[in-house]
Amino acid sequence: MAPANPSAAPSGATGVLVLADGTVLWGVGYGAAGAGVGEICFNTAMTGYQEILTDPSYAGQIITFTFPHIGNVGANPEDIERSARAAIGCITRELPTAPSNFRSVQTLPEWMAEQGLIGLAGIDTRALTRRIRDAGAPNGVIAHSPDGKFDIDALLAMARGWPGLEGMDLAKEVSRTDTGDWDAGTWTLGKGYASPLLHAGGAGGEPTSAPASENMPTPNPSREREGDSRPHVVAIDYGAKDNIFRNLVKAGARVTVVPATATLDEVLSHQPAGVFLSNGPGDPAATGEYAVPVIQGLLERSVPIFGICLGHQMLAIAAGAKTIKMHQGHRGANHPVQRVGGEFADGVVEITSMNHGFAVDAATLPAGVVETHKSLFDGSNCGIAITGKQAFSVQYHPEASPGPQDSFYLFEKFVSGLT
Ligand SMILES: NC(=O)CC[C@H](N)C(=O)O
Repeated sequence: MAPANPSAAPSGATGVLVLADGTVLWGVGYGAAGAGVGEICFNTAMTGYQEILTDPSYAGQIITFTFPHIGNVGANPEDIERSARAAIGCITRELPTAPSNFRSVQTLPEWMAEQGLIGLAGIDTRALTRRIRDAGAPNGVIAHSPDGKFDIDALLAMARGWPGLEGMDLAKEVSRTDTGDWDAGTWTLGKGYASPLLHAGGAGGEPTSAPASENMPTPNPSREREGDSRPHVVAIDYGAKDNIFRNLVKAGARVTVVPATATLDEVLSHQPAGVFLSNGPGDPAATGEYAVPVIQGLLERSVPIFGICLGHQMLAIAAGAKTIKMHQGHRGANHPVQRVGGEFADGVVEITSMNHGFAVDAATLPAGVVETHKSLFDGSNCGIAITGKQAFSVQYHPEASPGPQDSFYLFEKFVSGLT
């Protein structure tokens, strides 16, 4: 790692990474111009960069891709998880080359510029990743300035002034603020996203080519629901990836999305057959003020619950467990997880998609909460179930997007258990 070098940009440098410890790494900027501060994390997925960059769980984070050729299949309007910007941007080894893919309509830098995402190429991402592995995830700033002018002192002050993700509540910043019905199912080649409302009463239906960003309908309480016999899932949006809602629809649910700050009364007013707790950014321990009382109220009333990632962490906290900040986090599309307990004690290994920097401390799980899944990388907790209730959650991302679809059974298990 280069020593601190707060001097003028070397010739040709239009981007820079400034870490809070004073390290300055010069590179070539792309995408949006500007500067953004956050935690530097790494993701080992080889594909799916658009889904990763639009996962709201990455709010407050700058993503280092360990795969060197990011951008080579361009960008399209469908492979996005949420249109609202959450991640700050990304760091790559190589500048994205000309895209080669039939679905591409834009280059990655063009799309990132539109999304307000900053890119930085020409960084030794292997060295940066090893540094994160050895010393933990640092705070830093990435900056892109097409004229090559940077105020390194100001960027360093920005990196040092950022308080860090620990203790930070970001879920309510990225959550939707309105309530609405979610209609779209999962995507298929040549057909786009399935829209089950065209066949009320069953999942699947005629496809629509509407991009993901248009799939969140406006509130429409008077929508015709007669004849719609699907179990009603109320999904609390802490910063959800849209593919979770699509998978709930695919599994046969009717889905209503409510904001992160919805009260217990608001959630119950929809008469949910089950409640889904979404993924999201920030420190779960700092998200408790509004989330925990709602989840505890649902548990008291034995409302069926399914949680993913931040939703998993919030269910564990509501049940009395604690979460911890991980040294380097888990972010990638090939993490092995074993089913080890409760209803999931068959020892089967799933290959999963992951994105988390906090984890449930299994040692703090109270009586009545069973560990159901475990990471085969480091033994950390990857799933829990509440004994005697239809309430379970996983740390990883069974909706994939990107990643393997080994874990779709969790959506089926949740939805088929609802009446
Ligand atoms: N994807 C998520 O929901 C992430 C949860 C939490 N923000 C973490 O980093 O652990």
